[in-house]
Amino acid sequence: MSVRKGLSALVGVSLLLAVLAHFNTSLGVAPYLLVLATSVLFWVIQATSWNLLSGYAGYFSFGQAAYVGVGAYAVAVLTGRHGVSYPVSIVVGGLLGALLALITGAIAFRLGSLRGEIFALLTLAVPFILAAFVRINRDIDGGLGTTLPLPAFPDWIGDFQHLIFLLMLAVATLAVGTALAVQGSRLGRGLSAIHDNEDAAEVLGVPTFRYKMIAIVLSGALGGLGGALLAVRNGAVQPELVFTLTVPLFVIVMAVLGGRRHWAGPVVGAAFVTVLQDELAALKLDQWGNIILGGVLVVFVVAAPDGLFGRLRARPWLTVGVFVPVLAGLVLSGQYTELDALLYAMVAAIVVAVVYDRLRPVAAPHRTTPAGAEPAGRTAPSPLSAPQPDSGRDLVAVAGVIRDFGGVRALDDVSLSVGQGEIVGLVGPNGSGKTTLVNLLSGALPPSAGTIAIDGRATVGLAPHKVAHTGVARTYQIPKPFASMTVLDNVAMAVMFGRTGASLPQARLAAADHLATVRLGHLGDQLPAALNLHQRQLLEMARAIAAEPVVLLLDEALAGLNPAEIDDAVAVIRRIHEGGISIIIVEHLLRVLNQLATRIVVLDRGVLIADGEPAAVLNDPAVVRAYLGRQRA
Ligand SMILES: Nc1ncnc2c1ncn2[C@@H]1O[C@H](COP(=O)(O)OP(=O)(O)OP(=O)(O)O)[C@@H](O)[C@H]1O
Repeated sequence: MSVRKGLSALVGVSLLLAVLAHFNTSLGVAPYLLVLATSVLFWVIQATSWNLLSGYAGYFSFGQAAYVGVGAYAVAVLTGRHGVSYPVSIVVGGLLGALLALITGAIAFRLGSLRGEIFALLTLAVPFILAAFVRINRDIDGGLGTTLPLPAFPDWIGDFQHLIFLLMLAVATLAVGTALAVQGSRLGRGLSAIHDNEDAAEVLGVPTFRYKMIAIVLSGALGGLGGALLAVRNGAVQPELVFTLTVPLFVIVMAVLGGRRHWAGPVVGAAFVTVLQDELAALKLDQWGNIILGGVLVVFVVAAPDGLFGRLRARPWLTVGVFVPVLAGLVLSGQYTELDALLYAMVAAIVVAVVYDRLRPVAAPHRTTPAGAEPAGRTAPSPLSAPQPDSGRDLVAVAGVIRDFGGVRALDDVSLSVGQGEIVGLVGPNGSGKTTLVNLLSGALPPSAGTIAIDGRATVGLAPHKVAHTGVARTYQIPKPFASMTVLDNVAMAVMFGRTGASLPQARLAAADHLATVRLGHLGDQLPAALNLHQRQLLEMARAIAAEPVVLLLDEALAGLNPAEIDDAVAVIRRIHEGGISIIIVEHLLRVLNQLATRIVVLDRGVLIADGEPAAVLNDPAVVRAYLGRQRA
């Protein structure tokens, strides 16, 4: 479904819900269902808000309560103490959530480059700090709680419960619509790449900092709006009710349970958990209710670690075929309330989908091309005659580069140039600075001193994704594929975020050509996990050339391969070179260098000790002493 169709359907469903809610009494729907639906919508907003950064980009946050609290206190203080209107206060709540997210993101992503558990800890600290600030600040709360005046609203809305339902529905629609639109956009693809491997995403051209900032600010704005409506619903705000750990714990459970990689996952999770919790509370089981809730969640998370939505979507007819008859049967029996019937029908559909999936795993992705064949209708680029080295045009110009790591000088006054059509072998003993030089050339690390230019453009100081756009691409010694994307989409990502930029459908077409160049055309529909090491390294190469570089950096791309695979990889590298791309190859195998290199550069303890024709360099006594002697020993 296209984004536009998805958004239209979402708005349609929301309007239908609004109409049903408006006529709930005439339709015989119990009033408590409206109250419960309002709660579900609040959690849909929060789980969806959390998922924009933490689910899509994989940055696990424990700070959702900060947005809820800021939004809630904005409305409470503005309406309760300053007489500001509700609409303005609610918007300010969203804006303050966005501002808080902006500051958190700037600190975490720009100043600290925080990831993983350190990022989670930072986000955990924010609501604690805000709660303490609110308690000691009498203008906001002072520890006594803050009450809100009753909002005025037009008569056609009905009562307060209908008002708050409509407001929650509007913001939930905005939140889910945002998540849906993001998922289908370049931003969504970029966040997904960040989730899978942020370093690889950045060097392929994904502006990771910008994308994370957009995601966190959207998350903050939606979380703040939801918090603002919570204050309106409750009529009062207390620090311990909004800046509470319960908020992040619930949203995490909901999003993980429902599924984090799809916009609908948090919706399914929020609906299921809220209804289940309400049902258990109604049974008055006291602490047993929480134990049962926890147990049920554990069972479902273990049974469907990728999220319930994925399971339900994989078997749509089975899901509907179980849900509808169970719901109808229970309601018609007259022995169950609508809520009981809804919950049991949901559980039945989920259990059947999960059990069915475990008994009959989802079929392997459909192959679009027969194994071993290249994609239909397209042929591998015809081998061109190898471009002749052209010393007149420097594609890489490194001058006086120094790189220090604390007290270690990894590169010491290195100068090097690479012309069009060259394949330069970069060799040296372990720890001589080869990978550091590759990292400097790709922009992953800045030099401590010196200049670097790619195709005539100075790259020092540029973010790695901007360095990629000057025309340099790299592979990693240990391949870093995007695990959640097919082989074809891994390569398409590089086209989308490369120098030319392209829509996903266009990028997929170009990606098929690049896969053909590295002889992986028949594996386009597979996930990277299905590939062996050799194929993964070929995938790295396909992804790198898909960025349309002028120079390709191959960092030990043949490590760990058997002799036959090495020969195959050498043929692929030749093919890439014949396509007009200059290459710098870090390699220990002299056999490979003899076959490929037009020139060899030798590093020893960070110093460039030789640079010239392979035969001359490999017989240079200084090189033999520093490197080859040790190799031959
Ligand atoms: N991130 C880092 N922090 C600290 N020291 C580093 C870092 N990266 C590299 N070094 C140091 O810089 C020196 C050069 O390392 P580098 O990995 O570039 O060498 P190499 O020639 O690629 O080695 P190998 O062949 O083993 O991969 C080594 O002394 C290494 O310990």
